[in-house]
Amino acid sequence: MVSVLSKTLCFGCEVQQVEHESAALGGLKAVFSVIVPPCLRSEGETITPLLYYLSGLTCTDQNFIQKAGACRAAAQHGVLIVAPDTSPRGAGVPGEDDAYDFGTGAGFYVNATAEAYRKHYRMYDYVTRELPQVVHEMFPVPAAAAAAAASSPKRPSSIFGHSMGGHGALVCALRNPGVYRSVSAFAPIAHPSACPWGQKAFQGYLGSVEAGRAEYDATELVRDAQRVRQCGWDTILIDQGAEDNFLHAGQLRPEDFVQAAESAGQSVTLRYQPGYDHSYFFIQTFVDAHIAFHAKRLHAQ
Ligand SMILES: N[C@@H](CCC(=O)N[C@@H](CS)C(=O)NCC(=O)O)C(=O)O
Repeated sequence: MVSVLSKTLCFGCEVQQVEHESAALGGLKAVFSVIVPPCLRSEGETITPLLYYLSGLTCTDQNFIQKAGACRAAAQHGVLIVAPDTSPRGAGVPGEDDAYDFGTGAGFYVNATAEAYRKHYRMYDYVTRELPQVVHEMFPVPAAAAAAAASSPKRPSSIFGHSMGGHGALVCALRNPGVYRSVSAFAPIAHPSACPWGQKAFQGYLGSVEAGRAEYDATELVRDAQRVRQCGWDTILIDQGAEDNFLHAGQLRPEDFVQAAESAGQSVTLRYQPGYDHSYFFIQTFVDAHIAFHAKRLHAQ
């Protein structure tokens, strides 16, 4: 059962905040937001595609909704955008609220295996399994469009994200070839097993950095030539602020990702944006370009 907590109009898009009980997160309430473009409200035979956005450390579903300014492009390109939270809330694990980069607000889009976290901290399953199902039930493909669709009557999907959410987007996409038509990221934590943020998360949620490197590290996943062939993306888009302090602190490591991707034959369009930092001012500046990037691939036949 889904309850709509709020509805607001922006550039013709209906912005809804939604709450539901999440099985993936061990029965806790989960909140996400959606940007519903005008075209979805009058769908005929054309299926409005779906774009997931994953946020970074300390964020809720609201940071992107309130600060990225994505509605104009969502309306223009006819894309339904879904922005989940970044962790379970209220799991009751001792110490989960103590640090900004672990626990609440920092789920890292993994399925935890460590005893204290494994019941609730399952953001990977939440994003890749449960959320798509909830969204599908909220916004079913109209019968006429489903009948006209040559293959699956599902909404074509793509995924993007920022920082920890950029890591999440790359990992969700790379682990599920054929599910996401395209992937892009703003300043992703691109090689988590080789940076302090990722090492802390993998150690805490999975028991070791090694376990994270094997399962949830985009740079390791993209090294696999067979995997990237199955994914079938012409390129992966990454925008990175050149004045991002986390880049200079070695937390992001986009070059490692590019090198690994190139060794597997996967093109990456990595753009350093001079003068930009890690904030939502940077995201707001380039969000239209990312939505256009995905829309082009989502609307292709
Ligand atoms: N609070 C942390 C930084 C956390 C941070 O920069 N979070 C980014 C994602 S990694 C963010 O989007 N913050 C929320 C916002 O800017 O609205 C610090 O002071 O070092």
